[in-house]
Amino acid sequence: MSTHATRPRLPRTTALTPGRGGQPRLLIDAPAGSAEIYLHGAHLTAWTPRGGRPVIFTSRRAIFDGAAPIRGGVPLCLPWFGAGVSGDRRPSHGWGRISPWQLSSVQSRPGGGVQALFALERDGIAALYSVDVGEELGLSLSLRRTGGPGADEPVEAALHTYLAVGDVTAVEVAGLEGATYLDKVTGQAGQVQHGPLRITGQTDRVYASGAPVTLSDPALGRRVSVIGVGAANTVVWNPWSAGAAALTDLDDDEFASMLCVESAVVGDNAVRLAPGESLSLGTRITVASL
Ligand SMILES: O=P(O)(O)OC[C@H]1O[C@@H](O)[C@H](O)[C@@H](O)[C@@H]1O
Repeated sequence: MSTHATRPRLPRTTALTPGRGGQPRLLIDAPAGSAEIYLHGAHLTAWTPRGGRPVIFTSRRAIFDGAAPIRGGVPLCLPWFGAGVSGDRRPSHGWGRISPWQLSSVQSRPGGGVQALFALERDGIAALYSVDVGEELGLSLSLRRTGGPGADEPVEAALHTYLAVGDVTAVEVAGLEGATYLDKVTGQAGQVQHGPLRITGQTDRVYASGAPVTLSDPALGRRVSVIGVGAANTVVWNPWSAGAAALTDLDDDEFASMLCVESAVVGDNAVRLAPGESLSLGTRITVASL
């Protein structure tokens, strides 16, 4: 894929260069924070706020071949999640994370940050994705139905954020108390979250809540908040050791240093979009000392 034909003007704090596997990626090294975003999937694989430590986890075994989804970072699940509402859609988590996106614009922002805009149109859906890199990370996705086939299919989306943690077993996740969830490990729906969530085994839950979630991580001495915007759901996922062993692009020990907290609109909250209608979903990630 040519990156030069569509290349926008870049601020001096950014560069569009070949990354791992020779794949084109935008590097941002701005006063307020640094980041790396691959055009394959418009996939953010790293974000570090100024003076801080990396907040986003990407697997050391992640595949960068411009075809497979990248393990870690923020995969964009769209326009369906998993196998979709019907349960038979492929590829898993939709085509957003495995499509080449166009880099539309890159701009410096007041406060020392950078905003990058990505676009993709496919199967009657025009997707726009904004990544705001600074002391906070802002991700904002809009999916507009342009017509075409598939107009009856309900649309889902998730910002499948892999957070880097010091030790997942020591992490406490607050903000989901009282929310109902589908437990995808046991298949049980209508479960209720009592108290903060602790990760003690394979975890795969779709919460009927988009309330802000705060993850306290004593091993890294920090608190990371995931603040959904327009998110009716929050998905929490950790494959644990057995799940990690089954994934060729995740090292066996890496489950302990990640936790996915995903702002999402999925399942019962999927939306049917008439031509011209949009679904908007965002997330803001902030970091504070414990
Ligand atoms: O391996 P994938 O396709 O990236 O998916 C990882 C996980 O993503 C989560 O969001 C899903 O809830 C899980 O069921 C799934 O296993």
